[in-house]
Amino acid sequence: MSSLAVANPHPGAVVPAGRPRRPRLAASERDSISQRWRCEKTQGRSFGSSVRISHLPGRLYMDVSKNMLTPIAAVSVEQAEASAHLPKGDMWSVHKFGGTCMGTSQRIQNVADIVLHDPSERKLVVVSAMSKVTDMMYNLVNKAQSRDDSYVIALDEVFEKHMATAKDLLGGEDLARFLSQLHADVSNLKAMLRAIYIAGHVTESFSDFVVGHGELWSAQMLSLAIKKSGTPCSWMDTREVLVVNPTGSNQVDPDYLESEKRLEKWFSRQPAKTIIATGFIASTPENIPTTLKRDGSDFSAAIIGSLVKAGQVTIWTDVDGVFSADPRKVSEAVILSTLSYQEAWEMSYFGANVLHPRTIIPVMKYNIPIVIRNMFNISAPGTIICQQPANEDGDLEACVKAFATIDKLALVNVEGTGMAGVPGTASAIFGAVKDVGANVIMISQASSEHSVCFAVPEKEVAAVSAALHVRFREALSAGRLSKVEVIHNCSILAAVGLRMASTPGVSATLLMHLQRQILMFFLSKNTLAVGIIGPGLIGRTLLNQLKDQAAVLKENMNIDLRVMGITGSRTMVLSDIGIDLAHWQQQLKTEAELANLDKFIHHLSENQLFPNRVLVDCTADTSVASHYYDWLKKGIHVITPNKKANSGPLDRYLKLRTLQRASYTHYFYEATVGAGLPIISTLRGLLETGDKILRIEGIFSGTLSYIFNNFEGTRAFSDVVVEAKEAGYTEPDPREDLSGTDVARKVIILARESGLKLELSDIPVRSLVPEALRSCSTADEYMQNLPSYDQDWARERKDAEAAGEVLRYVGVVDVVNKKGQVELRRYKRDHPFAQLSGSDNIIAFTTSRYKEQPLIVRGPGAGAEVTAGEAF
Ligand SMILES: NC(=O)C1=CN([C@@H]2O[C@H](COP(=O)(O)OP(=O)(O)OC[C@H]3O[C@@H](n4cnc5c(N)ncnc54)[C@H](O)[C@@H]3O)[C@@H](O)[C@H]2O)C=CC1
Ligand SMILES: N[C@@H](CC=O)C(=O)O
Ligand code: NA
Repeated sequence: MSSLAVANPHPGAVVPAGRPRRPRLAASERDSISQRWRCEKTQGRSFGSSVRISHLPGRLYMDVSKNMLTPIAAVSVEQAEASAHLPKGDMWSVHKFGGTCMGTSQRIQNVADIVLHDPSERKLVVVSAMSKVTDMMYNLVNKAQSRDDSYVIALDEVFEKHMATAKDLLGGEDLARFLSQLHADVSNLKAMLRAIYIAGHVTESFSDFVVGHGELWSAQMLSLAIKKSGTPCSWMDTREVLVVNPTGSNQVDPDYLESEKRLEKWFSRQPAKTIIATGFIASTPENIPTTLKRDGSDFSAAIIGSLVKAGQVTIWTDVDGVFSADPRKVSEAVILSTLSYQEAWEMSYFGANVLHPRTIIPVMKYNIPIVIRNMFNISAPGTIICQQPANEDGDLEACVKAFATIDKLALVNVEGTGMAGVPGTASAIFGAVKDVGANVIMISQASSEHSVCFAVPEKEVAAVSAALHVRFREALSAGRLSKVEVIHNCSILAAVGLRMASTPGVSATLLMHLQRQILMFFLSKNTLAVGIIGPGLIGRTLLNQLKDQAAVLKENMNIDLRVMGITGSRTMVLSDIGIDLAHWQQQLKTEAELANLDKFIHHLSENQLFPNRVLVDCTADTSVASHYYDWLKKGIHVITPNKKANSGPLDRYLKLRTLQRASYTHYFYEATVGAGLPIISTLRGLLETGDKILRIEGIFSGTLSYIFNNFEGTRAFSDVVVEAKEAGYTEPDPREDLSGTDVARKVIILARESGLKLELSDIPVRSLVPEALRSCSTADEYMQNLPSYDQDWARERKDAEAAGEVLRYVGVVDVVNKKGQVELRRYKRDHPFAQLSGSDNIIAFTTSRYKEQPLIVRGPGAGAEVTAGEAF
């Protein structure tokens, strides 16, 4: 197999072939080039060698087979280029000109000129009917058969078309003879069509006989046009020579032996060296007229080429040769200079409009090269299809010559454990497919034999599926088959290249590029590649929220969110297309690699397929936060609930904010203060609308809020701390909360946001961590020792209670005096700060506009769901 076919359920993504485009030279460029050499060798035969010499009117074509440059003939540019590929010597040269090439009198004359300038000793030219004539002839038959008497007018049109063409092209005796023959044929046809009209029925042979007249007339006209120039030329009615057997399914098999005999007989009667033969038509062994069906004229040329053992068969058409991919789909497609028979065959099979595969079979037998050339651009060298092209460059990409696609396919997947090792399953499947007359394009069977998958045309799949459900009803209900599944809207993309099979690495390269191209095709500019750092409480809550929210984002906002990597402090998982968020925890256990932040960032930043990349830092780590600057610089957006960057050294903070303001990347950190509450956005809103911040005061710690809201004399202080930790309000190390540092960080973040240039150390803090516990090496050790201080806390609470007050831990940003502070205060029971519950934060903004009554934001200020929800 020389092609690799990939079923693509999403048509449209086509990969251009790796070959560079052959540069086209402008006329001036061509003349300034002193020499150009094209020499293709096949089986020792040299065909197509040319040397161009500059500063000469026209060009000289040289015979390089003698290793010397001997002029063959001085000819015009057009003549010379037209004959550039023609075999020299006593060999038949076979040409085929299709309907388009024979479309007008002028085009028929051009065909005559090309044939006349072919220096070959003997030439056999196969022609189609003039363009549109075959359709006109079928139309006549259909009209007559359906008793529509306008067939008479339609026949007149056919007559007029040929008469006008002949009058343009020919003159004198030749014209008179052709017109008298045309007249006689048309009279006969009129009688036949009348018979069809009366019967209201037509047989296939009758229809073939009528339709074949288009070729009879075009062949005669071309032969007379050639004769006009003084060259002896005969025309051949191939129904006298070509014998074929119908094989059903609209196909015929040539009878080569009988055809050869008849051809010899024909030659003995007609010794001309230039012969114009009718394409498309033939006879059955019983001499009943028939046709070679679709693309019949190419097939005629190939059969005749093999019968006369031609040196070359040239198929003239209206394109420069065979493209490496469909140029309508792939703008980078190039004309291929060579193709092997097998490659051409595969391309045709997979939908490229090259040659019908059956056209290749007859010539392949005798290694006769086929050349596809453009009759309207004879300077284009065309594509040579032969045994084994010699001019292959050795690189991997050149192994893949071309791409072809078949669209509008459906995949049928028949699956079940009961299939394995059961003889006859495949036969039963394809028997059912055959019974509905569907055409199977490609088949694959899992090596485990658990499934058979095949492609059929989309329009045939409903019948196939129904037939399979009927055929396997019992097996499906017994569970031996699990499903008969149809996947609609598929395409097959086939990479074609003879040397692919023997070159390692081709399919890997191909699939890699394919994956990229498909991704490129499908990734809209709204695709967001996300990296999550720190899948702890907030990180894993975020991942779970994304699992549910990704589909909503896609549906409502056209945002295609993919988590490309998750890294903890020990392990990480990376993905090229997005991690399955239903199983990320499992993957982090079983498919993870050692965590490596550099590799993680590289994976995200170097993936050019994703235009938007974002890192979410869900750690409390200072070293992770120290990378934000670099990430923003790389164009990666940063989102974080981690307070370390914004409350770290002032100079680094200012540098980071300056970069972020100047760049197009986003840096979101709303969750660093008040978790999900809109604190930073409210502050920004006030500043951006010209308000002046005077003071920000409030309860900024969810943990400490929870603790003092619940420490009411029924439970020990240490028990309430444990509850806050278990509720997920505390920092990874709860001492950050109880020491007041976490609140101090929030004060710093808001102070800086308000324009104050303060360091963390500028904030006086009343720590609630007893002196003796500050040196505990771990958070656990601290928690274990905490009960020893419960008595002290009970006393402090009772003192406040006796005064009708409660304890509250507050932070203050005093913008007017450019300072901050964090302390434990006592408030009267009716104070708003005394009214809180749970992990509530309350933040009061006193500003120029909100002077009498501050603007207050209140609500839960810690906890996994609200924090993770804010992160996105
Ligand atoms: N819990 C809450 O209510 C809120 C938390 N935050 C912030 O969210 C962040 C995360 O908090 P939690 O999830 O509660 O903490 P956590 O301790 O449950 O999770 C942190 C995760 O980060 C990982 N990690 C630590 N260093 C790392 C590194 N260098 N590379 C990769 N992974 C690393 C840890 O292994 C852990 O899995 C903290 O910065 C915290 O201040 C902010 C607002 C509210
Ligand atoms: N530990 C913090 C979490 C939010 O920042 C708190 O208790 O407020
Ligand atoms: Na917030």
